[in-house]
Amino acid sequence: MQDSKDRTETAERASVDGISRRRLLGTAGAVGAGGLVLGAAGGAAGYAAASPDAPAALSTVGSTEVAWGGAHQPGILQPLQARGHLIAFDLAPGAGRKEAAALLKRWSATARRLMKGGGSDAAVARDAGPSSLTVTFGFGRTFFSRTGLEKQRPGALDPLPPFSSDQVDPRRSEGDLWVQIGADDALVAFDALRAVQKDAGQAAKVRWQMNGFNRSPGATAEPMTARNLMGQVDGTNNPKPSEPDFDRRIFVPDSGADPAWMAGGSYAVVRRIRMLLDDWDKLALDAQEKVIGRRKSDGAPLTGGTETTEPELDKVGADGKVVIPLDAHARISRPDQNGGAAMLRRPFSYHDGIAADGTPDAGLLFICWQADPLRGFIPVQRKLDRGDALSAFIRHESSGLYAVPGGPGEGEYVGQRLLEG
Ligand SMILES: C=CC1=C(C)c2cc3[nH]c(cc4nc(cc5[nH]c(cc1n2)c(C)c5CCC(=O)O)C(CCC(=O)O)=C4C)c(C)c3C=C
Ligand SMILES: [Fe+2]
Repeated sequence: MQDSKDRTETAERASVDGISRRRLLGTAGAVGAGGLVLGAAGGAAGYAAASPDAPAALSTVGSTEVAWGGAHQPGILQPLQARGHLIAFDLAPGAGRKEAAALLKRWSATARRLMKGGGSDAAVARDAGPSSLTVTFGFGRTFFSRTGLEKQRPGALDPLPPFSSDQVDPRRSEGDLWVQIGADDALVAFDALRAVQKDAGQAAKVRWQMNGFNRSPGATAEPMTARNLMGQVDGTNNPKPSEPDFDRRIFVPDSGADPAWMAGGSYAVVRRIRMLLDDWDKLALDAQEKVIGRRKSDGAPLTGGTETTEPELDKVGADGKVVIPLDAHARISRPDQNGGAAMLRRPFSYHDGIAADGTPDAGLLFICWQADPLRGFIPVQRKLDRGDALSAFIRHESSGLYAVPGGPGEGEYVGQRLLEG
């Protein structure tokens, strides 16, 4: 979520670029830096759509195009999209570096083409605009031994430590290659998923696949930070691109990157986190709010103010206890409680029907981005694993860690500097 200064800056940028202001302020966990969103012909129409005689706002949703290439891959800095697909592949037996390079070339060409709109030859998305489609590619730890590229494997891909509360299914975890697809239209997202899978051909086999969603742009009259399936405002205290240390926290620096091919890249930690929603729903509102340390209605800290007000961590209530409990999720996950560790959270919710026990198979496809998991996810999850009030209501069911290289240069494919370096 943006603070008021960020909101003003974003709104100014929006009017310059002709992008719907609602769109930019709406679902953003983080708003892309200038130039990342290429244009939205229907921006003005989208803004006007609140009045009854205005054209439909959906033209704005369809016409927003995200740039391919640049310093970072798409799908990290853009606002959350309404639909998401995650898919992991293992290279086929006998496929090595050559086949992997050819696959990344195919995938890059497909992503570049589909992100412009119009869809693949399958015609599923033929009438649709780009719809904010992003396709993001990453390499898992096992990719490097399969391709003889061990010397190029980043130390940051060392396995995540085991956490005591993990109930991780290895068949739905890790993988040689990982692709994240996001779009504001379900058919556009599905079309891209199918195209990515077809491109894999004989070179790689699907290891696991998951589907997610977020609120649709334009769905609320007062857009605010996204909500998750527990009903909480989620994403408020994400690092913001306007902060001076944002790039250092989220992206591998251009100079001195180790390994060099990861310059401008980022590491994605992906956790499928089941929410025990029946248990959660039994909790009274004030108890739910104490679990997080923020109000459910508007995401403001329990010590008062608005969503963007700094929590008063030492404030004591009439009962003599700190107002924000010591085990509140939003207290113990803060950078200042974890040696400065920070990450950019950019999740999708998921719902895969009702489990055999009658409870919803639903939760969060938690995706967080950082320059180094040792200064991001790992220390924070260690802390949460030991004493997060939220732990009783969630279950980490799968896990992945991927090296996501920087955006491809002109004429380059994603990962070229690794595969041809
Ligand atoms: C290891 C990292 C984290 C996991 C796993 C995680 C799971 C998780 N979180 C929520 C809901 C909320 N989280 C919020 C804040 C927050 N969470 C993390 C990290 C993890 N969360 C961080 C770093 C922060 C920001 C802390 C800060 O700097 O203030 C919030 C509060 C609003 C916000 O800032 O986003 C909510 C709500 C769920 C439901 C969940 C697993 C399903
Ligand atoms: Fe959280």
